[in-house]
Amino acid sequence: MEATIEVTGLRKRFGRTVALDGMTFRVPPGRVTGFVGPNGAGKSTTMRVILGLDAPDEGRALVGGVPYRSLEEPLTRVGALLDAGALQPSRTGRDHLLWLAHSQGLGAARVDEVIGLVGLGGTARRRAGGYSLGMRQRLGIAAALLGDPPVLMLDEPFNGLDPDGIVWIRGLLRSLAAEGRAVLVSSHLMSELEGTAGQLVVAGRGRVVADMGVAELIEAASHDRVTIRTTARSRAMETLAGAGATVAVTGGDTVTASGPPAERVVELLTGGGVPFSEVTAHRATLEEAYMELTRDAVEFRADGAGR
Ligand SMILES: Nc1ncnc2c1ncn2[C@@H]1O[C@H](COP(=O)(O)OP(=O)(O)OP(=O)(O)O)[C@@H](O)[C@H]1O
Repeated sequence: MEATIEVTGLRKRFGRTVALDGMTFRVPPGRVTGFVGPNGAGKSTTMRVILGLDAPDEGRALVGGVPYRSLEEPLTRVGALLDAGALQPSRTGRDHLLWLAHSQGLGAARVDEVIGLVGLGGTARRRAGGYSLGMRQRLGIAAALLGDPPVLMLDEPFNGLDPDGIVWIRGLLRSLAAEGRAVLVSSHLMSELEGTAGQLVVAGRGRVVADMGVAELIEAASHDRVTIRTTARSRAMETLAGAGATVAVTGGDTVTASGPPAERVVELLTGGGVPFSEVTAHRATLEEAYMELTRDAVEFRADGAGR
């Protein structure tokens, strides 16, 4: 099966609430695609539609080129974590997984394998009712991985995880994608996706506001801003401004130049005989890039051009 998710023109209303308003994007294999956006943007509804749990009013969602409902043994095709709270409290984590595994013709050996993979260990033999949110997330991820599916879809998997858990899941997601899977992960917090997502689908009000590579997004937000530490501030400013840079004083011995990239700044300073002890290219964080992107989206909408 082709490892992709494709949603095209999804529309969905709940009474007077428009949950999806033309949601369209593709999740390719081999990278983690972050699905982000503010509360109510339509992320969970989109995932529910992909899994056939909600029917769209219009549009379609395909997994590996076909609707989810037409998949045979779906756990071996798509692994999903939607609501980590949905557990039988009296059942142990392992029994929960065994029950799921048997329904799909999978054995106990695979259950123990995924328990090891998500680091649940002995906890898996305790009743799920006593699990912390972080343990429930791990169990949910184990369930998603049971059938070794080529497509994974996780709704807010970072919720409730401690810092170690967050580092762990980032590594897991990256390695699952590196094996050629399509991995869609929703999150509110950009910082959680930093270093993990290769592609970012930003949702707002039921549609896609931006869909781009993370490297490209960060580069666009970094604006070639370079900080220079120098004992000859005025000369540095003259030299850089003379080459077309926009220069500003940012401290007793630092100036910031926008325009030329760091390598060019070094060339200019060296060429002009200006002493410096440090030249640092500013790299925007994913959070900063996201804020800038969504701010533009809001401004774009405010003048009516985006509607
Ligand atoms: N079953 C439902 N009944 C009524 N309204 C719903 C239902 N499910 C979702 N909605 C509404 O649809 C909109 C989109 O919700 P959705 O949960 O998909 O957004 P989200 O991006 O996942 O948000 P969050 O980040 O808060 O989880 C919201 O206004 C929500 O209140």
